[in-house]
Amino acid sequence: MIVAIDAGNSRIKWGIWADGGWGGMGALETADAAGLVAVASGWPADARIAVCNVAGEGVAAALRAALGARADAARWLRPGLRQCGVESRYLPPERLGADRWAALIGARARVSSACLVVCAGTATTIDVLDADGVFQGGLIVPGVDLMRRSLAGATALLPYADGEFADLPRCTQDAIASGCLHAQAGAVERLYRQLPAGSPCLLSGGSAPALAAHLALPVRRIDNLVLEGLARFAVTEGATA
Ligand SMILES: Nc1ncnc2c1ncn2[C@@H]1O[C@H](COP(=O)(O)OP(=O)(O)OP(=O)(O)O)[C@@H](O)[C@H]1O
Ligand SMILES: CC(C)(CO)[C@@H](O)C(=O)NCCC(=O)O
Ligand SMILES: [K+]
Repeated sequence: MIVAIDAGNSRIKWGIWADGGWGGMGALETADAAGLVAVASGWPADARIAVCNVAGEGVAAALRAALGARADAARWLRPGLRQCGVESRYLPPERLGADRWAALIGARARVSSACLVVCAGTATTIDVLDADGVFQGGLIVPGVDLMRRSLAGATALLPYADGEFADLPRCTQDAIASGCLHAQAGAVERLYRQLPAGSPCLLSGGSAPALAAHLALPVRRIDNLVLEGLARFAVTEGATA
């Protein structure tokens, strides 16, 4: 049994992997990381624990506190040159976000062709994996929600409000909502041009539902690609330990 934990900048997600599938999943706001203590007490005592954290040292400390005596045995995913069938061309490899590395590992476990790996969270990351499992590079873009917030925060006249998506928006709210989605979808579709025609685009993350409808690509929605990669990492570590 594996408990996989993905600590992102907005939310901390976890899943309990048993018998080849997810037995349970949950999430809390990263701002409420102290609440992990109560959550962790419900995790199976004999589970292997795999973690990736891109939310900083304070969240790492909250995670260690929540894991208590199990913290030392937990495996923290550290991006490197090569892992679980994925090879990195990032410079330096260890600077890559651990969640991106986990998503690439999860993607490679599902797809043996070239693919685009998109995680739409606080930031949107758009990463290219080739047919040999080599991570060739990728983009970091402000996430859908962060784009909208930054417009509201940096201008006098733009509200933070919901709008409808339109090809030619005719009001402020729709112009913002549509602009942010077009920007994300455009970045995804532009990077996709570097892949062989017909390659799948794996799409995950909290804002995936908002983005999916606007991508003119062969999209495969995966609920928790980062957690899948972490489970894969934990299984492989177990086999070689
Ligand atoms: N239920 C929901 N419906 C719509 N959007 C959501 C929902 N939950 C989260 N989001 C959006 O998803 C984003 C967070 O997604 P996710 O949890 O994948 O990011 P994260 O892992 O915390 O971020 P990162 O990895 O980029 O630091 C937020 O911007 C939020 O607006
Ligand atoms: C880009 C984010 C914020 C996405 O969660 C995360 O992967 C991160 O902090 N990455 C570190 C920098 C990098 O990947 O180059
Ligand atoms: K993430």
